[in-house]
Amino acid sequence: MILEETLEKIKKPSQEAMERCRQHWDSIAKPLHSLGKLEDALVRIAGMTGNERIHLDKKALVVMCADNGVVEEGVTQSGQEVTAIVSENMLSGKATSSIMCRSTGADIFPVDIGIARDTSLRNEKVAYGTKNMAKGPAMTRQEAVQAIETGIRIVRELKEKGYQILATGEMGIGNTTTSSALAAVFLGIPVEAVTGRGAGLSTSGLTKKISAIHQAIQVNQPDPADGIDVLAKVGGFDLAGMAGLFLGGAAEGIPVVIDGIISEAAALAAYVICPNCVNYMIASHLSKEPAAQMILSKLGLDAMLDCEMHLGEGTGALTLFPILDLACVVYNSMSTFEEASIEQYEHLV
Ligand SMILES: O=C(O)c1ccc[n+]([C@@H]2O[C@H](COP(=O)([O-])O)[C@@H](O)[C@H]2O)c1
Ligand SMILES: Cc1cc2nc[nH]c2cc1C
Repeated sequence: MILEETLEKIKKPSQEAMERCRQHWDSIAKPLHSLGKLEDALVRIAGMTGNERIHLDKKALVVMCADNGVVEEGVTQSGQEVTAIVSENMLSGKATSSIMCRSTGADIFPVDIGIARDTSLRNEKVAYGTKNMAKGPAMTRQEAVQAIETGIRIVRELKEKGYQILATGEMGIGNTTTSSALAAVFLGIPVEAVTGRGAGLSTSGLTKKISAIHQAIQVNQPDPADGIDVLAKVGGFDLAGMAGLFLGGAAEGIPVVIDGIISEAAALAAYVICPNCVNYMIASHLSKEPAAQMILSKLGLDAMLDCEMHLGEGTGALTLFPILDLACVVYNSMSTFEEASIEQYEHLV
């Protein structure tokens, strides 16, 4: 129900607001388009919100935290207990993401959407972890919809509280396995080409990871044209929840920043569910995982940063925030050619 009404609400961004934003950039006393992708990002944001007046003072990071049954297959270097420990550290301010949030002025919202034990996070638990996708579906279709709708509800709440931009993050041991499975299915690219070492996996572990993904696809036969089917069969609660963030952001007209490989895989699922939602996404950085560029190319998005980061938790998305703040301060406070009495030259093309 929430999902259907959300999909109906997703419209194309405002061309008029984008044009007004571009005109303002072009009137500022500096060489045309000299802030490159920073200018383009603000033009896209104007389209998303339908308003060329841009303020990104109130920022949030939503972190979807969940466990994955597929860890049974030995596809990770660390144990499942790390999911809960790092997620709790986000609340106590000790995780990388929470430290970066403090510095960038973003509020952090860690969500327990399916950690395998009870936690003190916001409780949106769909189940205590997914089932092992190498043996059968990770979750039911109904559970996938529940997780997607959780993401949508959270965006609505944050929009009501006045947040102007959202970063997506996740924490879940094993979630690069599910993300690679999504990439392989949606992109139709061999599993070997889209699978990496996640959080520091050994070479023997990588072989097991590739074979677990093959098995999961073989056993479940997900339908690449049905985003919810793929999320349910070979995804995770974190991925489905993040897909909900992207769909919710598109429906509410609020920019949602993509983080690393897990966030990208969720963005791809959201795109398969509703292609228009890609207009409301900003690609922050290029994760070091092999599927990263392949997914962004499919989405038609360009990563703003390439720092070889692959930490997750939303850290790449947060790294973009100070850069967007710089773009905003120039956009909002700099003199125009007219005010600075500088003659505007003809732009050479
Ligand atoms: O953001 C990325 O590109 C990224 C790449 C590799 C690993 N991670 C993080 O590491 C965890 C998943 O790694 P793994 O090996 O357990 O699948 C998960 O908690 C992610 O936040 C994140
Ligand atoms: C310590 C640790 C922190 C993380 N943050 C995101 N994924 C992670 C994986 C590990 C292992």
